[in-house]
Amino acid sequence: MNGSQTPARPPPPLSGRGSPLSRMPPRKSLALFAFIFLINYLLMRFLFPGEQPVTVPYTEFRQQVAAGNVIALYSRGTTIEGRFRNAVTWPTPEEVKQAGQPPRPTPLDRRLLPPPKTSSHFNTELPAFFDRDLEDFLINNKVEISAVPIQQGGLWTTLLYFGPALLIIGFYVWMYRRAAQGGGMGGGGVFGIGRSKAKRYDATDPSLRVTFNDVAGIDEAEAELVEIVDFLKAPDKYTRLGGTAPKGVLLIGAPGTGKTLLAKAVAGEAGVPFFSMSAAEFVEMIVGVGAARVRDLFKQARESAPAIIFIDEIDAIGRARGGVMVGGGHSEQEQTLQQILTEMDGFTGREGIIVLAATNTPDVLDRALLRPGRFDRRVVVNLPDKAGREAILKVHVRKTPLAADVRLEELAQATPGFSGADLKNLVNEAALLAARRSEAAVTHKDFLDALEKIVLGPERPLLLTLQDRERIAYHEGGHAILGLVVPGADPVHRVSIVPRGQALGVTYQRPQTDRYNYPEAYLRARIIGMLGGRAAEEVVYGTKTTGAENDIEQATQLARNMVTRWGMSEAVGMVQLAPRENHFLGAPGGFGGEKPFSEQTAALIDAEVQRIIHGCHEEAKRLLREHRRALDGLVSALLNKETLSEEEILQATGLPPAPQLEGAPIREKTV
Ligand SMILES: Nc1ncnc2c1ncn2[C@@H]1O[C@H](COP(=O)(O)OP(=O)(O)OP(=O)(O)O)[C@@H](O)[C@H]1O
Ligand SMILES: [Zn+2]
Repeated sequence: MNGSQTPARPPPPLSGRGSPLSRMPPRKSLALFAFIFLINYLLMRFLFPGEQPVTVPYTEFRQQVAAGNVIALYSRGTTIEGRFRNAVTWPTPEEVKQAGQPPRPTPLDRRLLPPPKTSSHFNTELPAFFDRDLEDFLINNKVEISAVPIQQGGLWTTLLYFGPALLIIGFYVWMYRRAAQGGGMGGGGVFGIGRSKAKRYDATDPSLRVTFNDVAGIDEAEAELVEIVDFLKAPDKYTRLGGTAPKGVLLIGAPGTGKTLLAKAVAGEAGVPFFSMSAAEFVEMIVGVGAARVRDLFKQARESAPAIIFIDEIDAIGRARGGVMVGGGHSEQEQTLQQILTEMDGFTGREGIIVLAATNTPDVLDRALLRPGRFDRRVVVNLPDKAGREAILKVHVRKTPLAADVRLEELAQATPGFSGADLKNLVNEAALLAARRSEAAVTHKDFLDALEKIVLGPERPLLLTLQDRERIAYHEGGHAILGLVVPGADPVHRVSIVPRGQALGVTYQRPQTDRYNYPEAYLRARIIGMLGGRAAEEVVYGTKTTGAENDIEQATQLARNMVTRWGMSEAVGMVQLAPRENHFLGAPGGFGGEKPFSEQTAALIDAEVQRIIHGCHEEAKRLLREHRRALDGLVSALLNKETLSEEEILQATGLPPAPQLEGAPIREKTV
């Protein structure tokens, strides 16, 4: 009943911005539908000119027959339908004038003559008294009398009639499927299936211009692209001095790290147009379309060179060939890829066009793409470190009014694993919260609340009894106290017993710095902290609840990694017994089904994991008994205020922050 969790690992990078279906603005689609209707109408008019018959009085009909202007007719009941040789207008202007009605009567003028109409098709009503000599009269005047309706006869006519309608229905179906596939229907739309739907973004428009000023926290990647900017600014000078013109640059990085932003900034810095397109949009159901789009995209860029072509998600088409494809589209994908290669091979280096492409799975790319003269430069865009995150936050709060208490450095510290896009989202959420609270400026608390919402989900209203709340408070208090007293533990900066997402309470700890290398003592401190919730319940109540499930899961995982991956068990030694965890740049891990060790080793691993967990559990209980007074103080403050900040925690417990480990952590990239 008392579930809670400690976010032990950095929050997963948040992604997924904007669903593909939402890409088509409703107004655009409306205009498109209107256009199709218009085409349909014109087509019908073209195929069936004068389709609307004119209704003439019987006397007028006879006059036309006498004048030899009636070619053929068909009669059904008392109605006669037929065709004139020359189109007839009825009522005639004279008749309209005689009746004294306006040239364009409104529906209210019903008793008057109908509006004049011109057609070579007509119909008329036979008078009630039967015209005996009509047949002779018609034959004498060489009118063809037919038993089939003149217009509705024949399969051919029927087909012709429904053809356009069928075509249009087919068209709608096709368009919806495309929209559903996320292709969007941007610029080219219906009118140019083979035209590229590249979004052109003009770096010369100052309001849209993105520069390196807007990019932060990924300085290494930025520095590597400065050369590209120089080249675009003066392609001739560059090649004259003997430099080889760069052709393609592959930007590699996790989602939201700013690859698109970086490409735009290169265009902005160089002052050249930027053509961007997602590779997923190249891949169509119709074979050959992708290649045509590529051709068009490069043509457009060539016309406005120097320019940048940006291809997002290149892995969508650049996947190594010969692999297993899901569904169709294999050869389509190949053709599209081939076309890109052909276009790039065609560069002499004097066009001043550079192709930037982005991916987050470089290992799956076809070798052909990476060959010299193609995407032979690779720029890795890493997730930002703490200083980088602070710099990115600074970029995004430029237009946000901030309260004086906002400490961006602390926020940067609390957001390990966040990408640039995640940080932008954080600023946005905080601003929304501030607006909802009708504040004049965004406060530090808005940021913390936004962060909590992003990482843990929104608050969940739950009716809890006083006993439940107290138990949750002791559980969270246990985590928090251990965060304060275990040397090397991550500082606790927030404790809350407000239910959120799956958790009934939360203890939020933030690492002092970004850690790339974890000392063993730190990992033990983490496990002790994770087990602190259950340990506190045991120390205070002497009973257990299900609330520790998440804690147990995380602690076990960590202990298992210590034994099987990091060689931290004397009994097992430095042997790799579990695959490296999937990392976005790493090859997919896994030993492929079978365990590469014996049953004895398996038993040894289990025993070692249990030994670590058991030791940490005992240590947690011992420390909580020792600091029972601090724990009680924290719990009463929690029951009182529900959420406590770092200062409030220190005040309620009367404890100093946890001492840091000696020589730790070591900051070193080991990716
Ligand atoms: N380093 C950064 N500095 C400033 N803003 C950033 C940074 N990285 C990302 N952002 C913000 O996040 C937004 C999304 O980033 P962007 O689309 O460039 O990421 P991406 O790496 O191309 O992502 P994806 O792989 O999902 O296409 C940017 O428009 C920008 O506002
Ligand atoms: Zn817990």
